[in-house]
Amino acid sequence: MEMTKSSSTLVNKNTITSIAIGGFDGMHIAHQELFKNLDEHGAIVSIESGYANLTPKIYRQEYSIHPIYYYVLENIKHLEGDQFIKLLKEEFPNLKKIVVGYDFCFGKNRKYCTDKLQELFAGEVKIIDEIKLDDIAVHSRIIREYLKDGDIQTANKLLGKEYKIYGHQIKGQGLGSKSFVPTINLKIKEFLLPKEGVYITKTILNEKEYNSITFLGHRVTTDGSYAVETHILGENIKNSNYTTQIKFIKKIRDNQKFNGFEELKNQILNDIESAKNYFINIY
Ligand SMILES: Cc1cc2nc3c(=O)[nH]c(=O)nc-3n(C[C@H](O)[C@H](O)[C@H](O)COP(=O)(O)O)c2cc1C
Ligand SMILES: Nc1ncnc2c1ncn2[C@@H]1O[C@H](COP(=O)(O)OP(=O)(O)O)[C@@H](O)[C@H]1O
Repeated sequence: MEMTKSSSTLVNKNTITSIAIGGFDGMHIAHQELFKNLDEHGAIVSIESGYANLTPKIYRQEYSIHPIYYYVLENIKHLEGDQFIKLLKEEFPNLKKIVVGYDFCFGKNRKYCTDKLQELFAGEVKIIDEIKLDDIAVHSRIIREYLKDGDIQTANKLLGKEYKIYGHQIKGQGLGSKSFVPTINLKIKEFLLPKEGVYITKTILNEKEYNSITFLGHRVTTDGSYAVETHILGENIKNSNYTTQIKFIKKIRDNQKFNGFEELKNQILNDIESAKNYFINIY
C-alpha cells in the first residue's frame, strides 16, 4: 500500500502497532533499514539528546513516511527497564513490535540493552545487525567526521542522500556583487557545517532547486569573519527572506588566503567553471 507522510501531531498513538527507537540524527541508511521493519502503523520514537546536528529535530520528519514522536533523553534516562517498557505501553497502548539496532541500550546508566528489551517486552522485538557500507560502520558520529573532513561524497553515501542544511539569509559585506560574484549569505544555526572550503552544491530557494557553488569559512582574504555564501550558477538572484536550503555534493578545494582581490576573483571564476563542468557532465 502506498503510504503518505504522516506528522505525529496528526496520528493518534492508539493506532500505532510498531515502533523503532533511537536518536536518529541523520536519518541515515542504517536508520532507514530499521524503518523498513515497521508495519503500516509504524512510528519512530526519537530520543532527543540535544546534540543532533545532521537532522535537528524539526527537520527530521522530511526523511520518513512514519510519524516521529519525540522524547527528551533527560526525562527518561533514569528509568529502570520495566519502567521504560511501561512508559512505551502507556504511550502506545496497541504496541506489538519494537525495532532497534544491535547497539541499542536504554535506561539508568544505559544498563539495559537488546537482551533485556526482549526479556521485558511481551511482543516482538526485532534487532537489526550492524549495517555497514564498504566496510564503514554507519553511525551519525562517523558521518559527522566525514563532513568535518570535507569528504561529502562518503558522508552522502552513508546518509543515503545529499547532506542538506537550512539557513536564513543575512546581509554580506556588500563586496560580492561589486568585486567578485553575487552571493547569498546565510546564517546557519543548528546544523553541522562541513570543513572550510568551496563546494559544489544545490540551493533550494522558494521550492526551486538551482545548481550552485558554496563557500564556507573564514574570509581570510577580506574581513576574516566566518561566512556561508552561495553563488547560484548562471543566475542573478536578489537576497530575499526565503529560508534557503543547501545540499552538498562535493568539495572543490580548501579555504585559501589570496594576495588581493584580483587573485581571489580569478580563483572564484575558476571554481565556478569547475562547478559548471561538474553539472554538465552529470546530466
Ligand atoms: C566560490 C567562492 C569561493 C571563495 N573562496 C574564498 C577563499 O578561498 N578565501 C577567502 O578568503 N574568501 C573566499 N570567498 C569569499 C569571498 O571573500 C567573499 O565572497 C567576498 O568576501 C564577498 O563577501 P560578501 O558577499 O559578504 O560581500 C569565496 C567566495 C566564493 C563565492
Ligand atoms: N549501523 C547500524 N546498524 C544497525 N543499527 C543501527 C546502526 N546505527 C544505528 N542503529 C540503530 O538505530 C537506532 C538509532 O540509533 P542512533 O544511536 O540514533 O544512531 P547512530 O548510531 O547513527 O547515532 C538504534 O536502535 C540503533 O541501535
